[in-house]
Amino acid sequence: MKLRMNPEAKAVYRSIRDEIKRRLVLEPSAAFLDRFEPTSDPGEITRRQKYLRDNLPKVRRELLEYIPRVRAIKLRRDYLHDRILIVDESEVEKAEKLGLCEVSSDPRDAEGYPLVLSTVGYGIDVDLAPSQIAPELYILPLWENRETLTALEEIGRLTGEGSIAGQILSAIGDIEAVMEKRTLLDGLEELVAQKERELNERISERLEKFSLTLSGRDLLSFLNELKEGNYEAIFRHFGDVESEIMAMISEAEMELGEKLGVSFEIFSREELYPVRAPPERIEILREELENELKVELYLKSREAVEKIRPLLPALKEEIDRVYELDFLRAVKEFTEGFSFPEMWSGGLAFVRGRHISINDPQPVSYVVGKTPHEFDVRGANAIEDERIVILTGANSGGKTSLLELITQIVVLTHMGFPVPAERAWIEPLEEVFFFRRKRSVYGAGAFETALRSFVRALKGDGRKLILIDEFEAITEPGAAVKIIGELLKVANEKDFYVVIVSHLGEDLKKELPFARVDGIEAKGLDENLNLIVDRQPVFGKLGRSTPELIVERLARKKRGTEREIFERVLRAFRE
Ligand SMILES: Nc1ncnc2c1ncn2[C@@H]1O[C@H](COP(=O)(O)OP(=O)(O)OP(=O)(O)O)[C@@H](O)[C@H]1O
Repeated sequence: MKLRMNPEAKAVYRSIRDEIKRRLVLEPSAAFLDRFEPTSDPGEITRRQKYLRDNLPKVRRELLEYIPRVRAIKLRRDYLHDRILIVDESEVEKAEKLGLCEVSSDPRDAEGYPLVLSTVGYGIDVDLAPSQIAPELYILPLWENRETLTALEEIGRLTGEGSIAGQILSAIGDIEAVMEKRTLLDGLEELVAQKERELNERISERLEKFSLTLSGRDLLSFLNELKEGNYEAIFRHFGDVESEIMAMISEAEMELGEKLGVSFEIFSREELYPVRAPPERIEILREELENELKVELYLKSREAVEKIRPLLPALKEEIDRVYELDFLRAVKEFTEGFSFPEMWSGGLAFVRGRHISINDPQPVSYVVGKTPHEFDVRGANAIEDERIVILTGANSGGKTSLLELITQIVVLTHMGFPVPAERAWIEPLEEVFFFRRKRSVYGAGAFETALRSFVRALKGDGRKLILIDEFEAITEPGAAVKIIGELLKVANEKDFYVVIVSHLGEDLKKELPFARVDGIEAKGLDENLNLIVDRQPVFGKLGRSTPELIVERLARKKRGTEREIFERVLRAFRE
């Protein structure tokens, strides 16, 4: 059973929801908010309260560091073009249905595929299972989401609930070497070009040294040998340099090969300086390496997937739990300093309630209907468990804000949440109405609309709370007393709870002996004649209006005839 709310009460609910939503860091966590729509079922409220009481203490502030790092891990479905699956004629259809790669019953079709898998012994042996045919589709998304897994591990540690993410991480750790090679392969051209530059620099240094050593004594013996036609010695001289260069090239190739895990000749030997790596050789190398890596990645993934597959359901649960923790953390932050209301019957009451959108508000205590024993608030002895309350008082005294606060506390209670008050006792209700003052609309239209919704609120039975902000603002005071008076009698007969803001407190009180009139009063005026307001209504006492306070202040300040006149005006107020 949902708590029924009129549009303005709903708006209060929505703004509370938004406040919590704003604090969520992961989008899917918002789904949890939907489970906390205001309910009129007392049992459900109690269940939610218990859930929050049990779980809110578990969310620690440190979680905020890890929750944002969690992402949903989606295992992809993909068609892999690098492999072919050779199966028996009878299995072709079933294998094709998997939609993972090319399927054939003819081994000759395997030509040109780096990966040949087979259920009938023509390649790497596999069963007709996605985890064997395309294990990379499981492993790569996990590899790409290592950060999520690390975060899950931390979260499991912080909550004490543990995590299987560590096991997954160590299983996918086996593909690290392959993935590193893949990265290297992406930068293969640059890698080779750099080696080429280094190599040519070394060779040119060597050649310079050679030309230097040639000048001097070497040059003389060189010329001698030339004169004697001793060409062999000359070639030996050059040959030494040539084989040195050859050694340098091989060394560079070895270094490259070590990085890439293969041995190959990539620099041309035809022309020794400058040394070059022909693009077609780089291309061949790339293709070879790619194919090797594909096989290696496949084999490693296949090993890892065996260990990981049984852990996947738990992984999903863990991620869902993080959304829940995100939700709980947001609720905890929003309800910092709040307390759980007690389920009550016969009324609503709270001690030191704090309006959630006023900055550093003055706490206000209030009661409508039956007063709990523990409600020991100053002036509470004037309360006689009235269900109908007329709230009066100074302009800008905080009357509207109090109606909002009541709505906030009531809505939060029905959501199962803690409320912004030190203590609260709330009867689970079926319906909440909040009628705001319509400031700028005048005329019969507005009056008719307001009257109609007021009467609609009174229709039917059930546990209802009706909050009305200054109904008389849209009609004449005389008529307002009659209308409001009669409608409040109806509300009283039906045992509804009503708080109505009105400046007609005195007249209404005469009409409605069962109602209580509370007043928000100014404590005085500050140096600028601004009111210093005590936001806490005085129970059972009409609130003085602002003009009266100003007259009083002037009467006290002035002297002589002026003062006499002010005092006379003031007396008129008091009669
Ligand atoms: N408990 C409170 N603590 C601090 N400031 C408050 C509190 N309640 C209300 N205020 C502030 O006082 C101002 C007037 O409040 P509000 O509009 O509720 O008064 P009002 O009595 O309904 O005024 P009006 O007579 O004009 O309708 C607002 O700026 C509001 O933020």
